[in-house]
Order: sequence, then structure tokens, then C-alpha cells
Amino acid sequence: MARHSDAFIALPGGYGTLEELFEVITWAELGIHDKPIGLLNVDGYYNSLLSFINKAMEQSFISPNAREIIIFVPTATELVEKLERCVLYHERVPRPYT
Ligand SMILES: C/C(=C\CNc1ncnc2c1ncn2[C@@H]1O[C@H](COP(=O)(O)O)[C@@H](O)[C@H]1O)CO
Repeated sequence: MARHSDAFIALPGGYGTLEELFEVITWAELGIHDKPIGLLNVDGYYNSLLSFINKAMEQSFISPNAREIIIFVPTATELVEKLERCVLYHERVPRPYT
């Protein structure tokens, strides 16, 4: 399923959502895919996760480049716009893993 996707989107969710989210993030960090990953941050649901990730970056556990893997946006419209821009960009880049 991941291979056939153009992008990944996480809505507010629990352990299952977080597990799948971090799986595709770590795959991106490892270079297994270069597809955009969006978090729909409805009513600030993911604000505390964003703070934690920023703290991990400040303390050098997450690199600034890896921090940029995730797109945090509050609305579906904004998320689709940003993901479409990323997909258009990535379609111009050869994908060695496909
Ligand atoms: C082995 C893998 C995943 C194992 N976990 C799940 N597999 C299938 N469905 C799941 C898993 N965890 C949660 N779900 C369902 O998704 C919905 C949202 O879950 P959340 O915990 O509230 O985010 C819910 O319907 C769960 O039943 C492969 O990596």
C-alpha cells in the first residue's frame, strides 16, 4: 500500500495512527520513500506532538532535515494544497526505489 501511495495523511488518532505515522516517517528518514507526510492538526490535536518533535530537534535527537519530513497544517484544504505541491516536485525527481 505504501508503495502505491502518492502521500500519507494522518488524522487525529490513537496508538494505531501514531504507529503507522512514525513508521512512514522513519521510512522517509531512511530513504525508503520520499513521499510527503501530512498531519491534519485539527483543533491543535497534534500541538503537543509538534512541541515534542521540536524539543527532540533542539536536543539533536532529530535532525532539522528530518523535522521537515512532516507537514503540520490545521485544515484539509491547506493539507491537500501542500501535499500536491510536494507530489508535483517529487514527480520530477527519479525514484531509485520504485
Ligand atoms: C502490524 C501493523 C499494524 C498493526 N496495527 C493495526 N492494524 C490494523 N488496524 C489497526 C491497527 N491499529 C489500529 N488499527 C485500527 O485503526 C483505527 C484507528 O486506530 P487508533 O489506534 O485509534 O489510531 C481503529 O479502527 C483501529 O481498530 C502494520 O504496521
